Amino acid sequence: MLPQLPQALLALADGTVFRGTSIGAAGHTVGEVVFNTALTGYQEILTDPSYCRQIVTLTYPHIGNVGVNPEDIEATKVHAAGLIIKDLPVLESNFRMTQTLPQYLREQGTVAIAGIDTRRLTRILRTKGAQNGCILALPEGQSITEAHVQEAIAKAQAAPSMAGLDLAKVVSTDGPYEWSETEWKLGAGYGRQSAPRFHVVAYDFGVKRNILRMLAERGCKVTVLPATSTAAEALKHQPDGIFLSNGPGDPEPCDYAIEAARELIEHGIPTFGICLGHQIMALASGAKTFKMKFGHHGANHPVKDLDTGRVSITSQNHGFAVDEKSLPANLRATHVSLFDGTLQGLARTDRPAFCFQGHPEASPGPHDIGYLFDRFVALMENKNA
Ligand SMILES: NC(=O)CC[C@H](N)C(=O)O
Repeated sequence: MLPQLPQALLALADGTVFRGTSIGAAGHTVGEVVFNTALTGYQEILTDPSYCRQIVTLTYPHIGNVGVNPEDIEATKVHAAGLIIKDLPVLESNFRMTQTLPQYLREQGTVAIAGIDTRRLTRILRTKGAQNGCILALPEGQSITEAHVQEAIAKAQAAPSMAGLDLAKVVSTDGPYEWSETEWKLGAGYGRQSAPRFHVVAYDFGVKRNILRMLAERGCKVTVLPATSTAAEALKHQPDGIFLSNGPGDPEPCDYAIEAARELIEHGIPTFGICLGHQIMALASGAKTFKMKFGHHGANHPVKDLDTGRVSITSQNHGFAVDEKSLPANLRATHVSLFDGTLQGLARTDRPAFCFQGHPEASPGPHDIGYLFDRFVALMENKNA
């Protein structure tokens, strides 16, 4: 007989309730409920710091079939506030697996629900927009009561809105550190960068490890700094380039980061921003950002490079975007989303600085747009020429 899983429920702020089973820690969690359409990479998604305070529902129906391993993580812990899936397979198998998904979720204290109609949930989020929710996961043997339902709805309604939240500070590193690990290769695992050609200072607003690996892979020694580091602190390291990382929350309240980015870009040092870093570079250049209806979260988003006409299938995870109408004269659009026409890439016309809204480190996701990392290296090469 199959084991009976404890009961759980998901309540949305609009009062919609889904009943399912608990596959993670017992207890409750609140956050903005978003849907991600990636077919693979649930471990990378769970550990992406950009998901801090967001509950992720995966639209792919079978999640957990390859278990979990200690390598496919993008940060030291799970950052997503919770997980919602349809089916948890009864048997998992992979040669790299060391744990099952439920074991990992329980160890990480992550509240998660399975067995709900994720298509219905996704349609609600698409129609009404992302909204706050609460997962209530009961301990074994307890049954959901009307009081539980009302408690979960009240908790969802009381959760703070994502707009206006500065979360980069919350997930950033406490102190500087050096990064030299290169990309994972089948049979060899991760490597080490031992003969760097460039020194990059990376602002950690919630950086994903594969970004740092892709920089190291391309010959960069990377010094990672806390989100609140000033431009002067960054320049003390005499970097060849500045990297502005992805991260959670609303970019607008990150005034300290916007100020540092403004000074560094003005200074003329090659700068590359990803996702939150893209939004911060745009704000530092005088553009504006806005909150999207349900954002972009997936690994199948077509993006057009306006300079070459080339279309890349990209990985995405963002709920805010740069307003195209707000671009100042020295900031030009380089990429657009072919799903909804929103801005995906920008470049300064007067400084060696550019940025991308999606996740070119593709962890998880297709590697089509990895060429942006080569573009950053080329900028640093030109500067040293
Ligand atoms: N992945 C990211 O860096 C996300 C940026 C920002 N938190 C957003 O939701 O738009």
